[in-house]
Amino acid sequence: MKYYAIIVAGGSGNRMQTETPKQFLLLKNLPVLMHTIKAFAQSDTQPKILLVLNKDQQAYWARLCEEFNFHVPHQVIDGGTERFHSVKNAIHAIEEESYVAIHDAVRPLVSKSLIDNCFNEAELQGNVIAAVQSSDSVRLLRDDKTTALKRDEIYLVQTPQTFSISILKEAYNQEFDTHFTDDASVVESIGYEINIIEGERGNIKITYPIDLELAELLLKN
Ligand SMILES: Nc1ccn([C@@H]2O[C@H](COP(=O)(O)OP(=O)(O)OP(=O)(O)O)[C@@H](O)[C@H]2O)c(=O)n1
Ligand SMILES: C[C@](O)(CO)[C@H](O)COP(=O)(O)O
Repeated sequence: MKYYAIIVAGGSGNRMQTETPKQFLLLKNLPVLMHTIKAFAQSDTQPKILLVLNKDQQAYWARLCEEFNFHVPHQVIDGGTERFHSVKNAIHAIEEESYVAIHDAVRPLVSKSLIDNCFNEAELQGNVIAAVQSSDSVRLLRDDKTTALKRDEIYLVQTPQTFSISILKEAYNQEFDTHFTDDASVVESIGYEINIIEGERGNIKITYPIDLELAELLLKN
């Protein structure tokens, strides 16, 4: 079987509010994105790596690779307007029967074992996504009123999100919908049931400045 990792790094990081997009910021002296790519390169599965980057940032990335002597093999794919379009561009580049893990570039702390478990489970079940249960109480806002939800029924979804390429091609053939906040929501919308695997509390998404500080603390030397 063939394996691919689509690492989506085509965003502009508005919530982070830094001039340099967050995927290129330094985390323990190495750009965030390089930590993420290394995690996949060190996994037992050894997927082919497709890196999705905004066209305007590809020359900058090439310079960073030289500066940091970064030689992990990867293919660069053009980013799209939304995360959905970035993923879709990468899916088009895959032509063989395979399992594909889609992962946010800005989740650099993902472990090798989570990556391998996701590939193994997807091969058994067709798809699997990493998620953790909420440790906070949660409330639903509707019509200006909030109501408590059953916490045990709430999962916080992470990446990797791993699927057979045939499911992905079918799902990403549809039009973009604003409810598509991840790959599981795209696949689910065409009728597939989504399987969950236990994620990692340390597999945080760098979204706000405090997340980068947390990642510095969590990253092992
Ligand atoms: N058009 C886009 C938008 C997002 N992403 C990627 O999807 C991941 C998750 O998105 P998010 O954290 O929202 O990143 P940004 O869109 O960059 O951040 P913001 O929403 O704050 O602007 C990131 O690795 C981001 O680079 C992408 O590849 N293409
Ligand atoms: C894919 C994701 O990381 C799963 O939690 C999340 O939905 C991405 O959301 P964002 O708003 O694009 O950061």
